[in-house]
Order: sequence, then C-alpha cells, then structure tokens
Amino acid sequence: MAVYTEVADDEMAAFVARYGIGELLAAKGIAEGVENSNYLLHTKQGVYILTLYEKRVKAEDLPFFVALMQHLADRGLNCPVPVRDSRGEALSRLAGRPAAIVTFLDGLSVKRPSAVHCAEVGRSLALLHQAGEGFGMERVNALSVPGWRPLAEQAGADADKVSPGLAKRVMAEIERHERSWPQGLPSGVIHADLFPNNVFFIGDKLSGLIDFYFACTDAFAYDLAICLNSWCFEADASFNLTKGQAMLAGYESVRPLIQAEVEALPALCRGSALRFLLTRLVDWLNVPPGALVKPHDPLEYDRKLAFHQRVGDARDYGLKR
Ligand SMILES: Nc1ncnc2c1ncn2[C@@H]1O[C@H](COP(=O)(O)OP(=O)(O)O)[C@@H](O)[C@H]1O
Ligand SMILES: N[C@@H](CCOP(=O)(O)O)C(=O)O
Repeated sequence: MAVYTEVADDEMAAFVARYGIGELLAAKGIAEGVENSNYLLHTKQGVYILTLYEKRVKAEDLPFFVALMQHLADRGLNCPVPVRDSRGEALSRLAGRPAAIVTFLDGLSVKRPSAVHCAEVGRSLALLHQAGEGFGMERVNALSVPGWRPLAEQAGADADKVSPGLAKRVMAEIERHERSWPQGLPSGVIHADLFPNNVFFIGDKLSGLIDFYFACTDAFAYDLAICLNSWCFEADASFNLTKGQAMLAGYESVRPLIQAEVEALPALCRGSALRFLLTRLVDWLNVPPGALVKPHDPLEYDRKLAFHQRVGDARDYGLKR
C-alpha cells in the first residue's frame, strides 16, 4: 500500500472543504501505487483522488503535470482533471507535502493483459502523443540516459546483494547507452510510465489513463518501448510476439512510425528496461521505515533486459516490416 504520509482526519476535512466538492464523507488510503500517497475521497458531491507528492516528484514539475492533464482532457483524452480550490488553484500543500485533488476515473486495470488490451494501449498511446501537440510547456526526462549513472551509483555494490554481478551488468549497459543513445527522433509529450496499473478498461475497451507524474518531453518511440516492456512480456520473461504485434499495429493505426524510429526501437526497449531496473533497484534497497509500500521486483527488468540483448531488429517485437 503506498501511503507514505498520513493525514489527520480534521486536517483532511478542512483541506477538502476549500475545493467546493461537498463535505468529506470518507477518505481511504489506496492500496496500489508506489510513488506517491493516494487517498480515495468520498464527498457529498462524488468521488475524487487526493495525491500527496512524495520523493521522486519535484515541486517545480507539478505545474507541468497539472497543465498537461488539463490540456489532454481538453483534447478529449480520458485522464484525471485537476480540481481547483476556491482561489482557482489546483496545487496546494497538505501534511507538509505538495498535494492536489483530481477527478476519479471509472474502469479497472488488467493484471494479465491480452493482445486486445495491447492493441488498445498502442492506439491510445498514439492518441496521447497527438493530443500533446501544441502543449506549451516542456519537461526534460530526468530518468533518461544522464539519470541512469547516478541511480546505479546510489545502488552501488548493494546491487550484487539483489543478484550477483548485477552492479557490473548495469554499468556495462549504462556505458553502452551513453555512447550510442538514439538522437533526433520525433518527440513531444510522452507518458513515460504507461504500465498496466495506469490504464483502465471497461470490458475490453480502454476507458482512461492515469498517473502522469513521469510525463515529460522525449521521443514518442521511447514511450512505445516502455509499453512493449510493461505489456508484452509473460511472467516467465518471454516476449509475446502476438501482443507486440497487436500493440505496434494499434499504435501505427493512428501514428505510423518513421524508419528512424523502427531502427531505434531495439535500443529504446533495451534502455527503457534498464531505466525501470534501476529505479526498482534503488527503491528495493531503500524502503522508507514504516512506509506502507510493496516495492517492485528489479529482477523482472533484469530478465527483460536479457531478452533485449538478444534482439536483432524491430521485427523481433512484432513489427511487420
Ligand atoms: N484519477 C484516478 N481515478 C481512479 N483511480 C485512481 C486515479 N488516480 C489513482 N487512482 C488509483 O490509485 C492507484 C495509485 O495511483 P498511481 O497514480 O498509480 O500511484 P503512484 O504514482 O503513487 O504509483 C491506482 O492504481 C488507482 O487504483
Ligand atoms: N511503473 C514503475 C513504478 C511506478 O509506479 P506507478 O504506480 O507510479 O506506475 C515500475 O513498475 O517500476
């Protein structure tokens, strides 16, 4: 359960009262998530999500996230919309943390995605990339190549306690990407964390996208690589080509990839596996005492990385050209 910051009942009620969303009836810590503290709010007017932003979210980035959700929602994407308080502000502070209330989205995330789900995600990812056009703000991806070495250094030799030889394996990967990371690809707003837990479905139809707190300005194909990693592998770390095909076809039904993106896909998949291996590794080694959180397994991404190391070209992910 990801609740790092507890909020006293009277403090919570006074906070919610400023938003004109009706009297607070109940506030429950949410069991999912690892990054921020999330509460489900029931008020006399409806259901909302309260987020208290924790360690990895920098306060100066919050205006970007809030404006982005509003921009995407205004363009028809079903994502949370920030609720404004009586002064018109979406961002505030609660229990010593930056905080915001956003609208609640209906739908369920899938634990075992099918090829149909993968196709839906591919299509929605491309729609998100298109909807981001014209967004006036930029945010550098803090978790792209320059951010990886500091994470590896933070883990240090303790990485080998998680898996023998991991520290050396990780450093070799970082050096490879520092030398030859794909440049000049089509870029814009990317979600950068569109894992199954951040996508809602009603039946087989994708109904909404949440958790824009890693969103940034980066290569669209890198976002696709993140999704191939998080949606198209089986529990035994084998890549499911049918799911890969479905995701890529779904994406290209909206936004066809250019040749440079096709050629870059293996490096982007390999790099994005490393990125999640690194953040998971650091989190695994640094669970805050008393925090109600279950850290994700870093070795899941070590196994995915091993697959990418054997890949020849984008056809190995299911691209049919
Ligand atoms: N706008 C929303 N509508 C419905 N449920 C939400 C919304 N935002 C978050 N949640 C719920 O809270 C959980 C954690 O949210 P998430 O943003 O993924 O947390 P974190 O960024 O801390 O990992 C989600 O899995 C979902 O169940
Ligand atoms: N998706 C990341 C962790 C971030 O968690 P989220 O709940 O904010 O999506 C991972 O799986 O490592």
